[in-house]
Amino acid sequence: MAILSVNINKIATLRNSRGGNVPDLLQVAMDLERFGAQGITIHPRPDERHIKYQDARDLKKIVTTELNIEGNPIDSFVKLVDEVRPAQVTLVPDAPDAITSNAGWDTIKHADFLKDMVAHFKSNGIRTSIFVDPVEKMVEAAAQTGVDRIELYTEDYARQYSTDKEKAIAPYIKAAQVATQVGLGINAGHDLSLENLKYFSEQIVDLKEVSIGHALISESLYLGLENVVNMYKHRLA
Ligand SMILES: CC(=O)[C@@H](O)[C@H](O)COP(=O)(O)O
Ligand SMILES: NCC(=O)COP(=O)(O)O
Repeated sequence: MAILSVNINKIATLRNSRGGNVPDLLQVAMDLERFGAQGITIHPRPDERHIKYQDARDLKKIVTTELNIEGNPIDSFVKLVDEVRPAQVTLVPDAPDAITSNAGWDTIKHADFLKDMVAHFKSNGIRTSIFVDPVEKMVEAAAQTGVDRIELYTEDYARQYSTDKEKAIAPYIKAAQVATQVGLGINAGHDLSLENLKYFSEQIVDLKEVSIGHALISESLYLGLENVVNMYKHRLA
């Protein structure tokens, strides 16, 4: 069974919107683990619009499951990951001004760079993963870098799921088969949700980890609203 790593970027977004410490990111991470999360994922972006670099340092001290740090390996990110030494680093080729991650690596074009980065992080004892689209030749080239795992970028799957789930999953099944053949572990993430996760995990049999943030936090709001509104009403009664 794949493990669930909860991405807490959105908790940091909410906290930063008021400039204080509500919600408390570290407390949320600890509570998520208590509720059963098997990993905590963060994606510190260069502008620190949600996760701040200091959050990564603080989280390392309290996360007892697996800390997964995602990001584009620019110099400041590499230094941060070297210092924090998470269980896993996931390399993502996102531009600094990207609203969110929007593509996997071209592992053929960037083969030398990725090889260097993977060797660097592995020599520091950090498990490595490369974010890729579900394209067989990109998975094969990822394996050539020496990386431990790939993370399949699931936005296309999530978008197509409600109209044609067999068509949506097809490239992921092929990419996962190639990954298993070349000895890569398989992670997945982006826009996975309560609606589309079950089918994905049934179809991708060797799946090791999913990282989920946006939908999970949004669903938590919806599922918690009734309870909290009632609690406020009781305060007013
Ligand atoms: C790598 C990935 O798939 C992303 O989902 C990312 O970690 C989310 O980042 P944002 O929260 O900034 O959209
Ligand atoms: N790696 C994907 C991730 O951490 C969460 O992506 P999303 O669920 O916020 O789209």
